[in-house]
Amino acid sequence: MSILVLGGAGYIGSHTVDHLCSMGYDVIVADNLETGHKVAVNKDAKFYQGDIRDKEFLIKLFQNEDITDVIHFAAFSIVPESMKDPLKYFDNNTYGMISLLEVMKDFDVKHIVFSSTAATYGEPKQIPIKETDPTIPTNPYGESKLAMEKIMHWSDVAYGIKFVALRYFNVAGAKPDGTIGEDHHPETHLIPVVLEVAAGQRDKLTIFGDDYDTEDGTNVRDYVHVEDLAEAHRLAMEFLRKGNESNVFNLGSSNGFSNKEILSAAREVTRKEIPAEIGPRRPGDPSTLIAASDKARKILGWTPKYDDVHKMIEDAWNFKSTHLNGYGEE
Ligand SMILES: NC(=O)c1ccc[n+]([C@@H]2O[C@H](COP(=O)([O-])OP(=O)(O)OC[C@H]3O[C@@H](n4cnc5c(N)ncnc54)[C@H](O)[C@@H]3O)[C@@H](O)[C@H]2O)c1
Ligand SMILES: O=c1ccn([C@@H]2O[C@H](COP(=O)(O)OP(=O)(O)O[C@H]3O[C@H](CO)[C@@H](O)[C@H](O)[C@H]3O)[C@@H](O)[C@H]2O)c(=O)[nH]1
Repeated sequence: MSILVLGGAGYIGSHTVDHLCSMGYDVIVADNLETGHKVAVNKDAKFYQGDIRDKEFLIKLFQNEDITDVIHFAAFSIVPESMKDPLKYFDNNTYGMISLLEVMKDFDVKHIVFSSTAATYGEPKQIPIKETDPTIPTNPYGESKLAMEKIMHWSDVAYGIKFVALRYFNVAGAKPDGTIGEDHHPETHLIPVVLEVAAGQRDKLTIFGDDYDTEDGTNVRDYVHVEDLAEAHRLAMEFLRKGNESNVFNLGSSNGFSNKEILSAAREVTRKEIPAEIGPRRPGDPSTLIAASDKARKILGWTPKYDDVHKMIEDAWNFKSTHLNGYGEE
């Protein structure tokens, strides 16, 4: 009974693998290392390097190992990149899902926990956003993930492959002991970019737009700690192992922070000046994304431990200040 974690060398995947190993689960990781780091993978997990679009690779993996559950992180996830190169996203994300489900079907593997996203909603009609709200993505990344959810739905109907889609909001933080964290090249996410400025690796932060219909004019996002997210994946996997039906859950803290608020929280945590300027809007950005996450709390029994954005920034800063150039593999 092994759990296969696809994309387990990435930011969220490595924290989830670490959590699963600490809970005594048998974990297999597969990752093509395009944006991930082998050193971030807990040593108790078995590692395979390969691409999920390579069916021969997947078939060998499912032949070699006794896989009962899949947790699927392996995808591209940068909103502005998807606006410039949508086909890259439909190929890796959406085609990757088809390749994976074909092999799961052939090997009779019936459980998949999937990294979905708040980007499936697009510009919300109401805040906080509920799982039943309309899904009209404003960028190809969100569209690729919504298509993946639909492909899983029909694979459940036809082949009985049960799924949990976890629509996460903005993920932040690092393992509090500072051993693993976020390391992307280049960084595009707000908190790691702000921390690169704090560390003197960038001159300034550019805030993308201050003319949105929000209190201070900058976008509002709901931040969730990566350690809480790791726990949610374990709970979702256990939910499927108990024989439950497929389901979709938001994962967020249900608190919104504007980009300006994140900047000032980072100034407090790091005690650095962090120069910033206002730039033009970034295409594809919805104005405000805040989760209603009571469904995950009620049905999965998820109880996030870290809903304070200062704690998320503090943990991210702890990793950053001890890994100035990330894991240093490149
Ligand atoms: N970071 C966020 O705020 C956020 C929010 C919502 C959803 N998500 C989703 O969570 C997942 C993980 O995000 P992350 O921030 O950890 O990203 P990441 O880039 O750090 O991790 C993705 C991992 O998947 C691997 N990978 C990508 N394509 C692959 C392929 N075809 N075959 C094998 N391995 C492949 C990469 O090498 C990397 O290790 C993604 O699916 C993303 O869409 C992230
Ligand atoms: O240098 C920067 C970087 C970001 N931002 C802003 O910060 C906010 C957050 O941006 P970012 O950290 O890039 O995250 P999102 O674009 O909100 O997307 C993240 O959060 C989504 C869920 O809400 C996930 O689906 C995506 O995978 C993940 O990248 C947005 O308003 C950006 O415009 C800036 O102003 N300056």
